[in-house]
Amino acid sequence: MRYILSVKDLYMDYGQGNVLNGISFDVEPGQIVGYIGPNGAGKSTTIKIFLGIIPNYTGKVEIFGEDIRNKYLYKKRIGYVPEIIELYESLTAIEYLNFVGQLYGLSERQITKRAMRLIEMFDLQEAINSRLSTYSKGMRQKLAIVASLIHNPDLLFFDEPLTGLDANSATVFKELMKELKNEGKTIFYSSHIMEVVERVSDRIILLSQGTIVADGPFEELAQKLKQRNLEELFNQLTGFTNHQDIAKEIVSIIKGERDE
Ligand SMILES: Nc1ncnc2c1ncn2[C@@H]1O[C@H](COP(=O)(O)OP(=O)(O)OP(=O)(O)O)[C@@H](O)[C@H]1O
Repeated sequence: MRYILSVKDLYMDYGQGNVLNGISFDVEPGQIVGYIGPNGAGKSTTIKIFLGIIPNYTGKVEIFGEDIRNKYLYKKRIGYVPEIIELYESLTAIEYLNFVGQLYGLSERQITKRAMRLIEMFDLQEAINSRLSTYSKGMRQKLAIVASLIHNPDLLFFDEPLTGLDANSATVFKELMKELKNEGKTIFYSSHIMEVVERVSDRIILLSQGTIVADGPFEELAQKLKQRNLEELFNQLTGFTNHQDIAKEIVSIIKGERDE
């Protein structure tokens, strides 16, 4: 198997026109791919198709060398941190991880050992028996990260994984991505935090209005487009140049200069 993830002519329409307009790319094992694009570009939709949550797409997606349509087993080898985390509010953290671990086919002993240690690593040990309804945003995020990793997956999909994490935890998470990559894991990472994407990704895929407008290592894209950082590159490729005018206009509105 040359590619761990292979996407060919992927289209998605929720009923109001194409959200994905025929995207194609292949990912080799052991890469960190930064998947970026403006709000509404179609990033989460793409990831949900990969996870088998959205079935009514057209095109072909292969994961671990197999077409994912109507397949389930591949899901045991992937981990996912969603953009919006919905946990089972009435469960405690340990109950939740037991539930997730069982879905992945781990033994009770494996789950308990891994869950306890992972929870400590993310400094959640004091809340291990608290119901998830009492968890803060950052605590939920940490638990979602633990749940995505507990079964030692080969392919990880992270959709805004740093949301709500404090600076220390974010640093741990960035290091963790490097370690996972060293272990040969593949990471498909969607985020709006350009500095982090630029730093951690081996390759950037930029999606705009459901179409891939750039695909390659950051250095290569930056050289080609004569930009110094990913934020500028993003602005250029998405045709966004009026940020100063917008900021000035906002200030002008709140000062009442547009009240008339
Ligand atoms: N369940 C749905 N039903 C109808 N339209 C949807 C649904 N989910 C997403 N969309 C639409 O599809 C488009 C792409 O949404 P998507 O969430 O994939 O974008 P995104 O790139 O992840 O955006 P963001 O950066 O804001 O998270 C948007 O126009 C959105 O309104």
